[in-house]
Amino acid sequence: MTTLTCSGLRVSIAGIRVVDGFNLTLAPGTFWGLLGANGAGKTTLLRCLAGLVPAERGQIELDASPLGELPRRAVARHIGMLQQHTAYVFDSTVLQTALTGRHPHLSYWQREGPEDIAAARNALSAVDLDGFAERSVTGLSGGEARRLAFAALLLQDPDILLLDEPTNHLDLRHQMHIMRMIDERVRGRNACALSALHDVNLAARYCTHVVMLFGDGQWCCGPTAEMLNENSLERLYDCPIERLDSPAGPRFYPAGGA
Ligand SMILES: Nc1ncnc2c1ncn2[C@@H]1O[C@H](COP(=O)(O)OP(=O)(O)OP(=O)(O)O)[C@@H](O)[C@H]1O
Repeated sequence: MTTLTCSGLRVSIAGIRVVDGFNLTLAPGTFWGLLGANGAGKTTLLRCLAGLVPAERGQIELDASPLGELPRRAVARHIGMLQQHTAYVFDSTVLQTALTGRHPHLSYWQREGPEDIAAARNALSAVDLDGFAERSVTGLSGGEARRLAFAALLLQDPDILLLDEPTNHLDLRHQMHIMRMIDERVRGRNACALSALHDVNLAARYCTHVVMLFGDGQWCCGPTAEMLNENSLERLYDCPIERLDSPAGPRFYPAGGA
């Protein structure tokens, strides 16, 4: 069980302030949704928390250790990141690509063994890619490629998942499937997740907590039930929002007709 903590974080990109004075603890058992309009800085913040983009100010710690002082291999055993875009340009098989998730757990020049290959086949099955193992990644559809990237993340087996729009390219059934898998991992294995999402209702349904980025360095965060309401979402998206109460809880939609 690992905790990622940041305090007093200031992050900017290309002259745009993403967050200032940002404090967040990703504790085991929490599933955070990261919400904000296009260009608000969700990807940049996720990349900063993964140690891929420097912060201007503040600290990021993995347990009690400064993230920047840890070897990348050690970081990769704890933090896994699903990038926003899945583009496979080199011709490799689906199985070999999934196995890249095992790299942080192998020593230099060590090849994947039978256990890794069995785990990879299980991970492919878990994302509904049975029968794809020997296919080339270059011919995958957008949703198949997305599910393959998620399988590689499962194989990496991190306790902190930083997810950039994990449901991109997925049909409704696979959206639910992937969100349930993240939820099960968070609850069942005491992992934690921070996931950029454009579908507020996926956040309402699955996330225990929400971070909102307002695109000018301002942010707020807290339990989902307290954070999601018409006012906060109208401010976030600069768009009128209507709340509908379903048996499963409140859901939010753009108000009005066409
Ligand atoms: N390498 C870069 N060079 C110049 N500008 C950049 C770069 N990376 C990001 N930006 C800009 O920084 C801002 C934040 O980008 P970011 O991708 O973090 O936003 P986002 O919230 O993830 O957006 P989206 O919801 O559209 O994916 C955007 O205005 C983007 O154009």
